[in-house]
Amino acid sequence: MKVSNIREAILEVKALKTVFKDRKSEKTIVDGIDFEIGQNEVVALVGESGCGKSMTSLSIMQLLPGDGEVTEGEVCFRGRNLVGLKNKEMSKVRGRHIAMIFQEPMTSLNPVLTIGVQMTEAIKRHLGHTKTEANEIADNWLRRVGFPEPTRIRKEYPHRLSGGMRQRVMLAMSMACKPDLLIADEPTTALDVTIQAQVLDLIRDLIQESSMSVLFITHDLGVVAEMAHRVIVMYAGQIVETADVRTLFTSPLHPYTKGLLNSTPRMQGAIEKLSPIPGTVPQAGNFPAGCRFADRCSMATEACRAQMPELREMGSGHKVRCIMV
Ligand SMILES: Nc1ncnc2c1ncn2[C@@H]1O[C@H](COP(=O)(O)OP(=O)(O)OP(=O)(O)O)[C@@H](O)[C@H]1O
Repeated sequence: MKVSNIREAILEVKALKTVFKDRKSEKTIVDGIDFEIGQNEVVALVGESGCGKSMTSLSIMQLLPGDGEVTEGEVCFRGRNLVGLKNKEMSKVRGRHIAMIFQEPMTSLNPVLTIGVQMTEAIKRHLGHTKTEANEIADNWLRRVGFPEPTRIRKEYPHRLSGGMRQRVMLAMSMACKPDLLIADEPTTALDVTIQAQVLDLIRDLIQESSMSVLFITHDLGVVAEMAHRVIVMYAGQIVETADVRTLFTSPLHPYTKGLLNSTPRMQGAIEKLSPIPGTVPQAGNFPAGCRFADRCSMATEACRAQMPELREMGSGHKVRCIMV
């Protein structure tokens, strides 16, 4: 997507630390991350499975599973820290100001209620509309996401729809309350390739038509190139590189980012050999003391293993956590 001038930050994540605790152990899943999302900006959060992307988004939404807790840092939405907010207060923010769509829409759809009931409930609760108005808004949004007969879709139960239809319903439901920020966590990963492309096109159109900001979580760099203004690369619970999308693709600095790019097929150009990154992401609770990528990095030296590298500013918002650059 075209890079826009970055405007006022609507979300500021400051030194966020998320921990899973049980009686026997304590694991730090998100380890002191800082980032901002500007008005109308699309920020992609990328990294391999298990890097902590989903836990970052669930920490923002205050929707961490049972043993998870934000132990340090702040999540400021329009200047207000959401960490520790009472559930009643937080539920006014969720859906209305920050909406989230997941890889599997059934996570957020109630299987025993019709699409119409779920959509209109949210519209009535968050925007204070009457039932008739809410039905009309729901129909308009369902039409917008590609259902020519919205009234029929409203009467359906979620399980009667295909995965792609459910994801479009979720988008309509999220958009109907006009959120300021949409968090999309791998929204197309579970869909067939052709349906993936349709849903991505739709999300891109909706972003361009509205003034909302988006945190787009994906492991697919092809999707990042199409959707995002700025990219945050996460590895083992930390940010290892961040830059605007063009800089990240043309001048990546961190060996992990380079590895991700080398293992991603390009859509244009000569057929090239793809080289997957050797090894696997270290498990939370078992991170090495120095650079967490060192064991998979061909450039690593003793110095890399001795001390955790800082995230350093390299100019124009390009930051990298590596002592070798
Ligand atoms: N309920 C849980 N209890 C303890 N640890 C968990 C729990 N859920 C996730 N984790 C751990 O948190 C770490 C980060 O997981 P997370 O789901 O955020 O990764 P991710 O980057 O989003 O990966 P994916 O793309 O597979 O969703 C992983 O090491 C995972 O094992």
